Amino acid sequence: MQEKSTQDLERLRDQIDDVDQSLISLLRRRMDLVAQVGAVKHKAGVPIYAPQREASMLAKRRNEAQEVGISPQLVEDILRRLMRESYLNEKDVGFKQIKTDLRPIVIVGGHGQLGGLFHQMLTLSGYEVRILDKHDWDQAEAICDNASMVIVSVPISVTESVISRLPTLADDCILADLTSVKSKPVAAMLAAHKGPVVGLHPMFGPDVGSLAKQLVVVCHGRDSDAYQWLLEQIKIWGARLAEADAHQHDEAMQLVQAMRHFSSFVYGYNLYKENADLDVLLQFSSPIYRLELAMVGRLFAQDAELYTDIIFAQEHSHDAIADYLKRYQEALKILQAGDRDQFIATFNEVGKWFGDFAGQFQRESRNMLKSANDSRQI
Ligand SMILES: NC(=O)C1=CN([C@@H]2O[C@H](COP(=O)(O)OP(=O)(O)OC[C@H]3O[C@@H](n4cnc5c(N)ncnc54)[C@H](O)[C@@H]3O)[C@@H](O)[C@H]2O)C=CC1
Ligand SMILES: O=C(O)C(=O)Cc1ccc(O)cc1
Repeated sequence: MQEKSTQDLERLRDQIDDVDQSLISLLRRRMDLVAQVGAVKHKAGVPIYAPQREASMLAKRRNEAQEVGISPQLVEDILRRLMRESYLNEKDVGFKQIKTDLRPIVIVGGHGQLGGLFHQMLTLSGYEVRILDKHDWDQAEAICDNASMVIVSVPISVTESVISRLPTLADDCILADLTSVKSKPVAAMLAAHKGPVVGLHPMFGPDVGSLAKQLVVVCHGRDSDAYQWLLEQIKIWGARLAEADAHQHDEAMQLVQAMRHFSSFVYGYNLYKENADLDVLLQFSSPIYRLELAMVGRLFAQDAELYTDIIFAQEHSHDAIADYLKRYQEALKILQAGDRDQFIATFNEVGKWFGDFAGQFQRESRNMLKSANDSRQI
């Protein structure tokens, strides 16, 4: 490159560095302001996630971006990323305690992943939390004595037996659980306890960082007025609640969880059996394949017992998985017969069935693919 061009480039790069440094100062200022908002929200007991404020703020910024010739999507992406950071930081100021004057809360399995997360959230909100874990049963009476709420968060395979083993709880004590399946645990809680009962299913793992925008499914058991405060508290943490009948929930989980994890399991098992070279696959991956590998690899980074239990928990899941295998075989037959037309016809039939959702999923996945591509290192 000519000397003049090199100098020009250097000068422009210096200016970009200056702008980036100003951006860092602005980000610091924004984060300080957001922290003050967090403190005010905490005092007032306002949920950390305010969907309407978020939507109207984004709409305004998108318009302003457009006016000065910046991509509205770029500005939205940056702001969403900043808001995610703010939700994480809002944990540091704690959360408003919805129910004061509450007796202690016991988390059975509180040393585990999800129990640990709820322990943290409840403690941050000012509640006194005790733990009853697997080696504490000789002190179970003392730990549960005078409890206002007992939350069961133990592996699915022992949930019902743990519930039936609980000491007699006060009539006004709330009995809740966080299990990934709901019918059997809710029935076991109703049988074991006379007082308020609620089944909860947090639809997220313990590594979410913040509960903002996460979903918790609520299956009412008994005396919902008594645990309304708990649902309000979860909303203060930023989560959305979805009410469902326990059976309806479990039915949906056959596809959302059991089938999903089973097919990821088989996918990973196949890569292992084929002794696939993951480095090479990553090197040649399209963004969608990278996402697929991330989803499958993520499964194997987690607890084998949790996912085995989710897959094994409901007998009906076996039928859903067997049906899936049948479809696989049908599709394989079309492939082996070399029936290209049939394959295309089936493809279009399924596409038609997806209807507007297909376009919606394509738009949603576009951003994920861009992130997957951003994080490409090799
Ligand atoms: N980890 C996750 O991503 C999610 C888990 N869940 C549900 O949360 C529950 C707990 O799952 P994780 O926290 O992942 O499991 P985990 O294995 O991390 O924790 C389970 C805890 O229960 C304790 N425990 C085991 N047997 C016990 C017994 N007999 N008495 C008392 N404590 C006992 C363990 O020592 C451990 O501390 C499960 O029902 C699971 O379905 C729900 C949504 C997400
Ligand atoms: O983090 C992941 O990959 C999960 O799949 C988390 C998860 C695990 C179990 C549940 O019942 C709900 C959510």
